[in-house]
Amino acid sequence: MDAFKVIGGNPLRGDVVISGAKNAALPILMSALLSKTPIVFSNVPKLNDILTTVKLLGQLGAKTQWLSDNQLMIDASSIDICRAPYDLVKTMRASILVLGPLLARMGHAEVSLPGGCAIGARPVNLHIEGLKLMGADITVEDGYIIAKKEGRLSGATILMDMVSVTGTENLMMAAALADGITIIENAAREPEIVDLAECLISMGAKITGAGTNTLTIEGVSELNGKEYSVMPDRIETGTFLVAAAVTQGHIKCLNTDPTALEAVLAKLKEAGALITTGEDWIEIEMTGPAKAVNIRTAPHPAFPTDMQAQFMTMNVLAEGTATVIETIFENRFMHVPELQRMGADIALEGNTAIVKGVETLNGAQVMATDLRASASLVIAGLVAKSPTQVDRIYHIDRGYLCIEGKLQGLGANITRIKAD
Ligand SMILES: CC(=O)N[C@H]1[C@@H](OP(=O)(O)OP(=O)(O)OC[C@H]2O[C@@H](n3ccc(=O)[nH]c3=O)[C@H](O)[C@@H]2O)O[C@H](CO)[C@@H](O)[C@@H]1O
Ligand SMILES: C=C(OP(=O)(O)O)C(=O)O
Repeated sequence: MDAFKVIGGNPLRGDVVISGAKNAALPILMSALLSKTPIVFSNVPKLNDILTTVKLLGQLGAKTQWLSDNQLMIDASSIDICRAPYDLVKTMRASILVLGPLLARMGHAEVSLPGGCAIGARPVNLHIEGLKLMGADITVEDGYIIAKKEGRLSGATILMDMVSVTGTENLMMAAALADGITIIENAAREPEIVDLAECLISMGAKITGAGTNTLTIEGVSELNGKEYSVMPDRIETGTFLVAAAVTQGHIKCLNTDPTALEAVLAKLKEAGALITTGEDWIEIEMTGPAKAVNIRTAPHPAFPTDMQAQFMTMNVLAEGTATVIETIFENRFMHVPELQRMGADIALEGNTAIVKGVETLNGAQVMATDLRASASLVIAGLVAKSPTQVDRIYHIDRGYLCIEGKLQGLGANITRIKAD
């Protein structure tokens, strides 16, 4: 497996172009399964999770073609297979997002249960319960969710027990082709939900309330997409901003959307960063060590769990002591022991990390355990006093488009060590 070698000491400086959002592109590409016409998607980040999605859509009978590096055409007019196999689902949990569209379009879906992963158990009960309320007959057999419905799904009122991003997305896609009105209460409000809703609306869906906790979807009998451009990646943006802050650098993120990052920008300002924003750019300048900032992750618009690990690294080197509370996933502190090996002072108590700032970190050979944990270790490497090797970076390749190239462009000393 590939690894990164990072030699710290260079403050990041310059411009970086932000890619399309992985977590918006995944449901949006799956939504092509609902369309009887081919759709051209742009601003699609060609990273590993997207390549997995393309493979999965191909296995279901959709035709896919890259028109350029970030433009993908999907033609699902004649899909004929309803099974998402374990081999693909196990490499990408978001494969569960084919469940709603396949069931709505074909009346039948078989999707391997994704299983647990590094950051938590991550069950999909809310996806299943919601579809059952819409009239689906769902069983679990031999590790597969088997969902069937004769005729169209029926509109229903669904109160989600917990806020679930992909759960809301799956149900919204299914409801778009259902017979009648579906109301999803306690819906997720993440910007990626709004982007998916806008994509579905461009296909002819009738959806209101995206971005609030109540979604209303009036089902239509057919959807016909044409083109859609994916929103910028707010988590990639946040990751570069934190990397600039930790290295006491000065960078500008281009092709991004500051309105999707309010909680993150507020915390960076609290840490002492000078932030300026325009319609599609964010500039950050940091002229001294960060001040420690308390973090509590929660559903949007609160602080995103996908930025927790990166802020942990910032706090590790900050002036003062910070408390980092993770409320979304039960096991999202896997970066902590690795940061400790580099000299971090972190005490864990359940879902709370107490981080006492230290002046320097030492480089070490560390192991990337999940996507954002990997990013936090790369950031730590950018300031460590000796070289750092981050192993198992396939996680980072799942979710960041050429992170090393973008960091090199900002002056970082990072190289990929290719596996034999
Ligand atoms: C591809 C994608 O968009 N991934 C994001 C999505 O993941 P994902 O959509 O998988 O995360 P959820 O919002 O569903 O999970 C939130 C919490 O609800 C729980 N839960 C969820 C569904 C369910 O049926 N039952 C249940 O108990 C989960 O275990 C977790 O504790 O939102 C997370 C929370 O912002 C982000 O960290 C992920 O990057
Ligand atoms: C946890 C993440 O992704 P996924 O839901 O695909 O595992 C993430 O993007 O940080």
